[in-house]
Amino acid sequence: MCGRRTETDREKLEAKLTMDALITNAAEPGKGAGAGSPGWFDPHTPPDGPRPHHEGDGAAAPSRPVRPIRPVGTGAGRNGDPGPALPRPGPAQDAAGARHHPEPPARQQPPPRAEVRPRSRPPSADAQLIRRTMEEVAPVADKTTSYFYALLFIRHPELRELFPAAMDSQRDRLLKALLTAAEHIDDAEILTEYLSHLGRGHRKYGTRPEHYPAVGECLIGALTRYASAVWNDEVEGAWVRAYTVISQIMIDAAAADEKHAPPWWQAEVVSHEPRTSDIAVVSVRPDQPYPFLAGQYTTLETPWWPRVWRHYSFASAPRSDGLLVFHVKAVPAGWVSGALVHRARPGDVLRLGPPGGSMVVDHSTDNGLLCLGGGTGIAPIKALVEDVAQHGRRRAMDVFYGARSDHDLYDLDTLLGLAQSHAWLSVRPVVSHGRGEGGLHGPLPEIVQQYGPWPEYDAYLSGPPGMIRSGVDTLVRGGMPSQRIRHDLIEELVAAGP
Ligand SMILES: NC(=O)C1=CN([C@@H]2O[C@H](COP(=O)(O)OP(=O)(O)OC[C@H]3O[C@@H](n4cnc5c(N)ncnc54)[C@H](O)[C@@H]3O)[C@@H](O)[C@H]2O)C=CC1
Repeated sequence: MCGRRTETDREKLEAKLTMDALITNAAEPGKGAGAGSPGWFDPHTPPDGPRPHHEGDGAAAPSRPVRPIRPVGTGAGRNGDPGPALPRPGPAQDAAGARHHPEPPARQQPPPRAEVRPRSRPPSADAQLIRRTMEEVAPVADKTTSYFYALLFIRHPELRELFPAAMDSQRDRLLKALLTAAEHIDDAEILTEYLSHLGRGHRKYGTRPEHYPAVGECLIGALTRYASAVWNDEVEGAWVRAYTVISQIMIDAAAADEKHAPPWWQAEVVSHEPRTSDIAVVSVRPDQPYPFLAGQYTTLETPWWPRVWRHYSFASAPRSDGLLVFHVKAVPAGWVSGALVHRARPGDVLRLGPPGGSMVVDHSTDNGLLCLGGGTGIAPIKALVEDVAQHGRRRAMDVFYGARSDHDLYDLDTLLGLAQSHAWLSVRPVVSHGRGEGGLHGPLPEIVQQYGPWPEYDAYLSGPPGMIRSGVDTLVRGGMPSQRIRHDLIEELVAAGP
């Protein structure tokens, strides 16, 4: 375990930092999580409405307590008091710090919600200390990340195999996710949802409860060094408490998930259909049933890039034959997307993580559905169309399918076919660059606005982050309440990890 640093350790670390800098300069373009990605991740607050059936189950079984962490190079563990303002979604803790381990509750039981601190209330003392640390490390986030991994891999070389060979875009995910969680330490609801998903998703990496203290110690070791101007016992105590809560939620969620889901699914490619020079429709057959809802996404690993996972939305609603369909566009120098479009063939076996995402249809309302799908972002929109069709309720559904040119409307025929079969569905192609042949042309959000207002509609947006952001802005400016707008911004998913 991490103990006090020596001069020799420090020299080794500096050497490792140089090596890391050499291997971490080529983040996959378009994937946003590389060293150049903007700011700290701000988790998306999911809208109200039906949750995917697996969501919320995760934090329901407080079972495996995390060992207290001992920060690297500091008088570790000197602040055992968890503090009154922190959410404690894990096992109850008595005054002496001993944890009780009640039997896991039934699966349908809602996750234990910690005391929810209304956002209007001032941040807790710990949250203020954590924010102060984050402001301090923000300008040196890259160095903090490198140092964190150097500490982790030197002190715990056995953890190296959980990460991809080339760290590239992976490299700042873990730290970002930890810092995101720490930043939201006062908001138990967001924290529990975000971390439960993260904990479940970490099962596919082979993460075990005993890994958490190692990561926490090295996190605090890195912060000690790069937030030195604000670091003191009080700050360290706040981070130790926050990390203990964070890791406990993740461990509990993973333990609960173990009871009913595998850590990953193997899935064989059964068809591979090129649609353009850089887009393919790939169908896979999972080795065991894969439960998900239309509109959700998964993470996917190819055999050619082990431990490199990317997010892809399901392009169809759950099917009776159990097949899963993805629309993949090869982005320049994109490892996974390039392999899926140009290399994958029937018979290849991929791995899938668990499903996630909140862009699912609210079947409790008769509101219309306004859907904006940009580029391959049309994939989950098509799944939503199938979902509404399967439910048999005649709800108005207006799909605006955006692409740069006619040529890029690779799935238009399928959608127009669906519109011919279903009177409640309208599909409008919108081309942003050049004039479309008979279709609409201009920026997708503006065109949608021209067809508005949309008073009795819920909105679903899927596509490039810029399109989603401007789409949300335009709809809100046009009078749509933000809680009626659903999306899973891919940038956030990338930053969030699994
Ligand atoms: N669940 C989701 O949100 C999903 C998101 N995606 C993402 O969708 C993207 C698809 O990429 P491409 O096919 O290359 O799309 P693209 O770059 O060709 O753009 C598609 C459409 O979005 C519009 N658009 C792009 N940037 C915009 C901006 N800043 N403001 C307004 N409109 C904008 C374009 O004009 C075009 O109409 C990828 O980033 C992928 O990660 C893909 C599948 C699911």
